[in-house]
Amino acid sequence: MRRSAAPSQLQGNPFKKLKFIPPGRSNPSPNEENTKMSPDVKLFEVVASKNTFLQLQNNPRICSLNLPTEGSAREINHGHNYSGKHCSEASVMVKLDPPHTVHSAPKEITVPKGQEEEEPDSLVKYFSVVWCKASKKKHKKWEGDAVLIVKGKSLTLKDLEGKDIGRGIAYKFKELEKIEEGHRVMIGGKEVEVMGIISPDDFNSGRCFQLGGGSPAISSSSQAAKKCFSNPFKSVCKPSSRENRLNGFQDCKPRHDPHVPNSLVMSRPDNNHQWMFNKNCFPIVDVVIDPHLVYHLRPHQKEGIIFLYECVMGMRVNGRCGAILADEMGLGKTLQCISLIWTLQCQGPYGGKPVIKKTLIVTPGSLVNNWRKEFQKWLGSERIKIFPVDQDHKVEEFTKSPFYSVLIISYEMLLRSLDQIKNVKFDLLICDEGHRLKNSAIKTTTALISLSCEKRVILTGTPVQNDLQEFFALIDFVNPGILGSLSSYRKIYEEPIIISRQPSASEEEKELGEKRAAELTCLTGLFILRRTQEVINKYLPPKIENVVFCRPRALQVELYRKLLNSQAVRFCLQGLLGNSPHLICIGALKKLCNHPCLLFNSIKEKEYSSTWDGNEERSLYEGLVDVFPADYNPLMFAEEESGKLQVLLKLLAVIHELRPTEKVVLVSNYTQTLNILQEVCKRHGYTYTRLDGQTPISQRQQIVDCFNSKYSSDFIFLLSSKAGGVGLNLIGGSHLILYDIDWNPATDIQAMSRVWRDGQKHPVHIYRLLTTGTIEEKIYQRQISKQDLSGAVVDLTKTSEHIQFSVEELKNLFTLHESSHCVTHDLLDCECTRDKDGTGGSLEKFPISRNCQLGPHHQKSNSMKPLSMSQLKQWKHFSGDHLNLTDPFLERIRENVSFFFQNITNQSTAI
Ligand SMILES: Nc1ncnc2c1ncn2[C@@H]1O[C@H](COP(=O)(O)OP(=O)(O)OP(=O)(O)O)[C@@H](O)[C@H]1O
Ligand SMILES: [Mg+2]
Repeated sequence: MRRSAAPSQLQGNPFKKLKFIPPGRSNPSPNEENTKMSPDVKLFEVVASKNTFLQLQNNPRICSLNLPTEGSAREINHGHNYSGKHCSEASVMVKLDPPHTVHSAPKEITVPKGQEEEEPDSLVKYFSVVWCKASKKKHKKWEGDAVLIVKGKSLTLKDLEGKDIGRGIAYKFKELEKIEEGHRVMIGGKEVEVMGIISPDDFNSGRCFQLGGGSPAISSSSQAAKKCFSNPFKSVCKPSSRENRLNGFQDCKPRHDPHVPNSLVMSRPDNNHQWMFNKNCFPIVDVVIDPHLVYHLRPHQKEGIIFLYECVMGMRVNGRCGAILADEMGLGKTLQCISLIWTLQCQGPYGGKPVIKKTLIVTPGSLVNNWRKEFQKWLGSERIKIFPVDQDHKVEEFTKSPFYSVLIISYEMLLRSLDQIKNVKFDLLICDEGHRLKNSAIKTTTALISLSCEKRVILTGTPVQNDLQEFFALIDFVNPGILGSLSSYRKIYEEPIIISRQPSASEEEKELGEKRAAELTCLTGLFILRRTQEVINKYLPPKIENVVFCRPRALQVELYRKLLNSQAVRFCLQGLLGNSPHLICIGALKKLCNHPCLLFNSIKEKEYSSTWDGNEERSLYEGLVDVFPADYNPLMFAEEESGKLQVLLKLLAVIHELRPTEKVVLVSNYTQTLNILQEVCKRHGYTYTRLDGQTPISQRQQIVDCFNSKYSSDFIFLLSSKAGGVGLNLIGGSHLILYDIDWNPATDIQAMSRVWRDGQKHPVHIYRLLTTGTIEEKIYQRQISKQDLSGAVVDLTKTSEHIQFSVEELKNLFTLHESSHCVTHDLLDCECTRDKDGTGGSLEKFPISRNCQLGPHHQKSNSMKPLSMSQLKQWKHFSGDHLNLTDPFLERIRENVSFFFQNITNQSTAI
């Protein structure tokens, strides 16, 4: 039931509309306010509110977003009342006896034959209505707004959450055809009065539900809006105080000159905004971004700052102050936020008064110090006082000191210090890597909501639209209630959208689903901004990406065969075992690909462990130890036992030799593998540093800074993708080697984005190592297959445990292709396999360069999406024995490589 007294503004004629007043509430009397106003103020306000309303009505993009808040509703009434005409019309309408009442048709009513033909089933109409329980009382107590759907001879009544609350059939067609504003209809024990017509478009898009404002969250809308509406004119009307204020601000100037070339000036608030937020009638002052920052900003960042400013100021959606900045990785979301904070902390559109005092930035632990550094980088240490929480700097210090204006804290620490943080009034909340808030039930989300800070910004490089419920949680976090309650959102958006995407969906369902999806996008699009990496490509050096298929070594092949012949794998394929045994098998195969000694360690561990009771694992490892040499010592592992490790070593050697000043980021998903890689570094005298889950948070930034410094002597940065894949800047490295592959392409893409970002000076070389013919190739294929593209499983939290495998898929996973150079290439059905010369070399046939993985320019590309099969086909590709390898790095490793794919972005100065 609607709780606000707002009418459904866009249904029918808003000026004529009768307003639903919940029982027990009296009609607000805007006239009272009018009488208190001085005539000049009154005239100004009326014109302002009318103009804004008309503007919104005319602008299809905005109209759907002019969500009714208590304030906006009053604004419109206020406009009507000034003329006096519509108000009286409305009150007359309430009292008027409805001209026509349609009662539920008794079943026995028969319709003359001829008439039947005139009753097309296609009669579909929608009305906004109010309803109450059927009674004979003259003065009805209307209980709520609803939507009435007339279809053929039946009626359906839906509440504003989209739930059916009444149905009726076998009405007289002629009567239904005549229904119009003011008519009353009996339906399922309810009496309904028609308030207005809803256009099919408003129904199909779901807008009629939204605008009804039935959701509790909408009516409880923004506190700022409420505060302003509590008595917007009182203070304005005190002439003495107003004069004083005007005098005080007479020479109020923008902080920076808005007229100099290249100045970045924020949008001025419109009349509606002024009416809502400038109750003290301060003069309007231009808000101008500090030229010191503007000098560095990229065009997309300027746009982003304007976007963020408009969102948090409540200029984009009435009274809503949230935003999601979902730019792809490396686009400088941090700088955009820093610019916003710095601007709002010093300036404001009303009398130049700063909009915010305190800002809270919540971020993953490993990035707390990155934020500190970025503040320092862009603003120095004097302009703004920030307080990053770490071991030595406790929250209490911040709460006790008025000195600091920005608190930077990790999500974990936030939970621990919530009680103290609650004592501070924050005006702006920024949640970095905020996709973790996609679950509204988790503690972090509830903790942040409890801070009741209105201006909320989520930063994320991960697309947010993959899961409609998670999408709701993020939207509801930044702009609470804008999509109504979860249950109404499900009915109005999620269900029709999901139904429309099922193969069995009817045309009607498809159309409804598409319209609802479009409306959802339109509704949320005003406060979500996402730009792809393409916008900064031109500022970046070339990127040479290689997928390298490494031949497995003899020991690996033998162990691999044995694993595939184990009882555990056979049982898996027969679907005989419970307990996800396939995950154990997959894990063992992946370890083997990295290095056989990892498998050896697992076998030994299980042998000695007291939990060695799993039949599946025992049967998986049975007889494997015998394949290893009798005196096998995993600590003394031989490098030649792993195909990938051999390639890695040659690669490190050639980089070291040809580019002695350049550095390498070496990434693995596994700590045990990192241990091996670390050991290899030691053996070969390569200096290294390491960041994994065990690295204390307080040391992480220091490690990163040290590596990025040109004075650093570290050649290699060993990185656990799970611990440090997100948000880190590792521009000190210009070669990145992904030693193993993750099921989730997002993990790999995140890791690969650490080096090819703003500030990188050298051409970037990326090597993704895969063991030919093994499960690693299968995982890669899964990443790039169409199935994953459409399923869009591009979510960092999804791991292999979330993946369901059919027996058929498992059969494919558990197959070793020993004779192929590259199974992935075989699957592409590429022209070069039909070459007569049989070299497999296809350099001439394929574009030398494409616009990287992002797809053609004209498509709405998204580099967070994994590469597709067809895109891969367009990469340069060649077998290891190709004669003319021009890349000196590939040339050096070819001996152990069966196949390469290569793609170059920003080619001009490549290699
Ligand atoms: N206009 C600019 N000029 C030069 N360097 C910039 C600019 N904007 C951002 N950078 C630098 O680019 C790097 C990446 O920026 P940032 O960490 O903010 O990216 P992000 O969008 O947060 O990416 P992610 O999603 O990976 O966290 C940082 O080192 C930052 O200082
Ligand atoms: Mg970031």
